Amino acid sequence: MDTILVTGGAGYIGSHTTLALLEKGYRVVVYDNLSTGQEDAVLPPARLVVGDLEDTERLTRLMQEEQFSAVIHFAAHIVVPESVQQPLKYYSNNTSNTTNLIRLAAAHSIPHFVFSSTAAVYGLPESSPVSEQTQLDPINPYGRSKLMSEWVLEDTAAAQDSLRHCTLRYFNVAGADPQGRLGQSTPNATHLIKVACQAALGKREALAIYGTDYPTFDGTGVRDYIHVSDLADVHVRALEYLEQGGASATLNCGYGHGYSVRQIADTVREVSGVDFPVHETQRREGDPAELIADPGRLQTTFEWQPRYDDVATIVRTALDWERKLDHL
Ligand SMILES: NC(=O)c1ccc[n+]([C@@H]2O[C@H](COP(=O)([O-])OP(=O)(O)OC[C@H]3O[C@@H](n4cnc5c(N)ncnc54)[C@H](O)[C@@H]3O)[C@@H](O)[C@H]2O)c1
Ligand SMILES: O=c1ccn([C@@H]2O[C@H](COP(=O)(O)OP(=O)(O)O[C@H]3O[C@H](CO)[C@@H](O)[C@H](O)[C@H]3O)[C@@H](O)[C@H]2O)c(=O)[nH]1
Repeated sequence: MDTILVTGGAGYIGSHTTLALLEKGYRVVVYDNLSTGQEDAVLPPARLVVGDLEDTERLTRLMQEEQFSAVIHFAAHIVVPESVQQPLKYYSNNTSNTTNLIRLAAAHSIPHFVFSSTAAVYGLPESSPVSEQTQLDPINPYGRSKLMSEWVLEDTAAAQDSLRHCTLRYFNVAGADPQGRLGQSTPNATHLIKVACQAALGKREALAIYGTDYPTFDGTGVRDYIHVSDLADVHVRALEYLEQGGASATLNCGYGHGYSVRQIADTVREVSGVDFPVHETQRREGDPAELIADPGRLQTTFEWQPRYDDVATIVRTALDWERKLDHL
């Protein structure tokens, strides 16, 4: 069976994808420096190699040792405000290290590369939903560092017939494995659904709503939340698509509809049965009013249908994991 190199496979989305790959019978080697990832998120029989992307000698040895049929590249720094304060940290890890990884994959004739990109490459889009043709105009170093890597990958694949890629632009990823095996474990996470679940469980005093004066139906920010297990499945489909000879493609990953911050807070209240406190505060800098994917290309290219397109299911799985984290 094919062996896949998963960078960042000890992190939130990478660990769920590793599980989905194992369930499909792939062999998986995770390469992760455990900076935000957790060793126990790499479920057996995946092999964990603890190493940094910066260590190109280590990666070279690994590529010589294993016959990888694909790289799925998740490893990155992901905190937008931090990217504004420390841009070089983001350009080094997300652009420079990614460029080195693409160079090594090409040099070792690894034929397929799947890259974690983000809706942040669109910046503050003027229309909604957002298709892949929407203008690319990232407004922070995180989004720019990812867009530059998209271009490096696209240009390298265009110049080298033996390399094909899928670039996946994730919208808002949330939820946890419905069987409770994995979830989002990063301490100090800032993502809305995780924060709201923590407020419901008394791990935080309250949920702050960042802005109530957006031009949305209830004044709060609207996002397209995709369940992490659906997103993991998209990666498996991306590999199958490339294996079947599919052309390189860039695809938005979302469901095509959005929920406001207030709707998420209400859903967490309903699912948890806890009426936790909510404070309305000012907008967070750089937040667009609404970000909703046009998922048409994803659905037609991969013939893909989601399994967990239901906000209560997303919240329930996130809550279950948040409860379980206390006992791990
Ligand atoms: N979470 C989201 O909502 C979201 C949205 C859009 C895009 N993404 C992208 O998805 C990918 C995964 O995000 P996540 O939410 O799972 O984050 P995460 O922090 O949980 O996972 C990142 C993993 O990469 C590892 N890593 C980071 N730098 C490394 C390095 N130099 N060498 C080796 N390992 C390294 C970390 O230890 C961690 O395990 C990222 O590329 C991110 O930009 C995430
Ligand atoms: O405590 C909180 C946290 C968030 N929000 C709001 O909730 C929405 C979602 O915010 P968050 O969960 O922080 O996600 P985003 O800022 O939309 O960014 C996520 O989704 C992007 C793609 O859409 C990715 O690029 C980023 O990496 C990922 O963090 C936004 O309107 C926020 O203003 C709050 O009101 N209170």
